[in-house]
Amino acid sequence: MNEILRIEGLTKTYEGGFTALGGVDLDLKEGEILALLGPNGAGKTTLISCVCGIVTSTAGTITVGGYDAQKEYRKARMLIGLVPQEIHLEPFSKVIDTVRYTRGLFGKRRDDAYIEKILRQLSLWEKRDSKVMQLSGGMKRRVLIAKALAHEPRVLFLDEPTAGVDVELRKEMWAVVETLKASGVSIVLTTHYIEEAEAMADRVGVINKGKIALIEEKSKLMARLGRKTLRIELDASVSDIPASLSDYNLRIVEGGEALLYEYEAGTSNTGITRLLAGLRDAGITMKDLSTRQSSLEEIFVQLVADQEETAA
Ligand SMILES: Nc1ncnc2c1ncn2[C@@H]1O[C@H](COP(=O)(O)OP(=O)(O)OP(=O)(O)O)[C@@H](O)[C@H]1O
Repeated sequence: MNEILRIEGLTKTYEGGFTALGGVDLDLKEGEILALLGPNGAGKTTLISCVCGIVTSTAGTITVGGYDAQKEYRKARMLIGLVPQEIHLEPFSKVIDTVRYTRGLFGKRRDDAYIEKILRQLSLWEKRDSKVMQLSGGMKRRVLIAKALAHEPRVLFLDEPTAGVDVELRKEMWAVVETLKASGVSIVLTTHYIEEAEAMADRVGVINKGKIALIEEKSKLMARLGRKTLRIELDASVSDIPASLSDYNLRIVEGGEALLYEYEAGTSNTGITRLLAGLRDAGITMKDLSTRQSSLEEIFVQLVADQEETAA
């Protein structure tokens, strides 16, 4: 897969001396969704602003579709769509006009068929003649996306697309992003919400204190760092764990009718075979077994904590 975006050694020190980005390397492959996950103040917005030319970087290079974002700013910027965090829209404009207008700003000739396509894609076509002020919050967010797509960019940046919106709207936004991906746009989205990264991303980058702590395919990340829990449903309930099984840190749950065993996923030695043999030897028989993968949330919390520890 080709890279549509490449960032190397990106550093931003704001006036006053605060370094918000300390040498970030990142790439985005054509057609993928990358979620940048990070706590408040990690540098996510600064990163997006550097790529879009809103903030001047202190050092490093950014290439979009092969164009240098500084030296060939206009060509690079043409390939980028930005959906900002805040909703800034002209309340009295009609939906279709505001989207057409943005296309014009990029110097693209009018293309009604294209505008219709994106408005349909974003379920806004029926609302095309409504004034922006008449729309719901979710629709306004979709208008922002339509505006960001108006000039046919190849990379879309979504800066916290669901910050402060309710669960239903968040799911609606996830569905929109899926549709966009299917249409071939590459997407970088920033989020605080781990479940958002989990639901949408192909790759997940964790940014903390201006540095990429980790970037990896979501499935690999979960397999590599994730822990799994084995749930053992018992034939007859137990009240104690036999001493012979004390090494496994088993937890008794559901009033003694089930046991939980946590193990490292992706390792060759999970201890499960030995544990099951040990249970049999202790005379404990089981009804059923199931496993559960720990969430990205647990992984993320662990990662940030590890980084704090290394820094201390
Ligand atoms: N113009 C500025 N001048 C000085 N410091 C700034 C400026 N803009 C941002 N910062 C600082 O840079 C750091 C990174 O900010 P940034 O907005 O990139 O973080 P973020 O990861 O997007 O956070 P959030 O999730 O809260 O939006 C913060 O400590 C912020 O205070």
